[in-house]
Amino acid sequence: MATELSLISVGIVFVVLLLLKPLIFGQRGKPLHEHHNGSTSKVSESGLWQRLSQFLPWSSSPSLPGPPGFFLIGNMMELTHDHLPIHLTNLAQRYGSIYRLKCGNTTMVVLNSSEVIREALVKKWSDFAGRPVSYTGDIVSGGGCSISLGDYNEKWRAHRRLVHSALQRCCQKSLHEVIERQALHLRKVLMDYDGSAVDLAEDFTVAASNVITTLTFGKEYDKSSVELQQLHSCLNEIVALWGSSWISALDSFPLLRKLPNPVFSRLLKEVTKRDDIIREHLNNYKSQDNKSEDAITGSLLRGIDQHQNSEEDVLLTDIHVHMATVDLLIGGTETTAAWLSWTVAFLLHRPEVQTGVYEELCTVLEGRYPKYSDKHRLPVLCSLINEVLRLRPVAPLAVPHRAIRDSSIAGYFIPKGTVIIPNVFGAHHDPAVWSEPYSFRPERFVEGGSCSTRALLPFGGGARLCLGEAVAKMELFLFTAYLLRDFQFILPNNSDSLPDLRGVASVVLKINSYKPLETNIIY
Ligand code: HEM
Repeated sequence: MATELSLISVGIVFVVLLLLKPLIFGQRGKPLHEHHNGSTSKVSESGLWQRLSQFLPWSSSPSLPGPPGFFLIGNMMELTHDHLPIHLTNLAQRYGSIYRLKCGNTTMVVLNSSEVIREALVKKWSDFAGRPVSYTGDIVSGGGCSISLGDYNEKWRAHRRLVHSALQRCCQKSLHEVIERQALHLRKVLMDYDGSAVDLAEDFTVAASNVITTLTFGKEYDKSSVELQQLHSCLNEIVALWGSSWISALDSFPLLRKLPNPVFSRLLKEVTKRDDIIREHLNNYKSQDNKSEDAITGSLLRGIDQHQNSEEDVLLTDIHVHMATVDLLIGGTETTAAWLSWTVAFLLHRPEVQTGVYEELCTVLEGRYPKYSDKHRLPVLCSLINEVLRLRPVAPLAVPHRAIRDSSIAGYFIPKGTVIIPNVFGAHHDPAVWSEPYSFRPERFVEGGSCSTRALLPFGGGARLCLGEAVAKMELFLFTAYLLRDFQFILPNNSDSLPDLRGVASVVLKINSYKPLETNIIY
């Protein structure tokens, strides 16, 4: 605690110095906001008053609304709330579907309705396809070589294309089979619990992770595997540390990087550990005699060879295979696993929904196991999937985007470099679109219900659309169908407390630990 306090005080001194630099030297003003009528108001030459006033509590932009900021730190405190998606959604009630926050020298624009998110991410994708330039992002992404954190440029596009086609090829060949295998394995694990109340989070993580490791290197792990545990503990730690305000402060206040920061040191250690583990996996894959040629890793390595021999200007190397593996593991494990835990928790809250899905499965499948092609014949199951994606989008703030050129959203001028936060959680709770937005009502999506899926954006959109969307959709469908065909989830006898549905929000929105009882349904 003492270290943290001294770090804060020394940090503040540095931040003061940092902010005084532009005050003293001044900068040429830039057009800031476009009014609704499209005219552009120029900020005149920035003087001392202008610079100071943007941090004063009473000042807020006349056009783009937002909460008043504090001297020096701007709106930084808004970003330290324990459940940021809920807090940003509450701010939208006051400031509307688009507002700005300032943090150090960064301006962020928060988008809170599906209409404005679509405008930025889909309609104007080429203006907003960038990722924030980030010191800490560079460290976790191998110098910007990952797909998720790499900035938008020719090399990134070639990298994403390569991984996308490898993933697509692999999905067409074996995804269904790989998920079915993991779903059957999960079934066995649950059977073996034999009626005891258990937190299933870890089993869901192992199932989701095995789908990805089978697709990438043709390998699956047992829950007790030391290798698997090491990999997960390190990936989880990186995601959790990277989401902490101790780390994001380093991006907004560069001078803090000069100070000792134990959280940052831990992040560096975990990144080194992660890279050692992934390197070992890739080397093992390369040295196998009977390696799975269908695996994504093989496809990527071949793709990179072809790329290097082609006439293309951009050069992709082994680091891109390495970081793509990290992307798929991080993107594809905690998200799907968290979604499964949320689903079971919501079903405990409304057991009649579980009965409805079960009856539909019995009628349509007549005892057999489901296929993804049954999707259109199982509307009740699909409505459950959509409602959980709506209420608890597991990537609640997506991944921040960055304006790569001057543009506009909802008529507001957005200067190049602005960080865009798509508040998917907020859009999914928008009372203008969803009736009773906070209630779990899957029936809203069933035919004759009031809602369409158009306003759902759990996977983002545009150039940065979730790369694993197709994998995730098949997993959510098959895992849920297998689970609800064979098990009924109920509260343990001795516990009448339902799982808490608020959750813990970091990069991924997870539910707090709870222990349902799974009763086997014997066919
Ligand atoms: C329920 C499951 C999932 C959800 C809700 C989800 C959601 C998202 C969202 C919201 C984004 C950010 C989009 C943006 O920046 O606008 C994203 C990015 C990404 N996701 Fe997923 N995801 C899921 C599963 C997966 C899976 C299974 C994989 C891998 C197989 C994956 C890989 C990725 C990657 C690589 C990116 C970065 C894309 C880029 O920056 O171009 N995700 N995901």
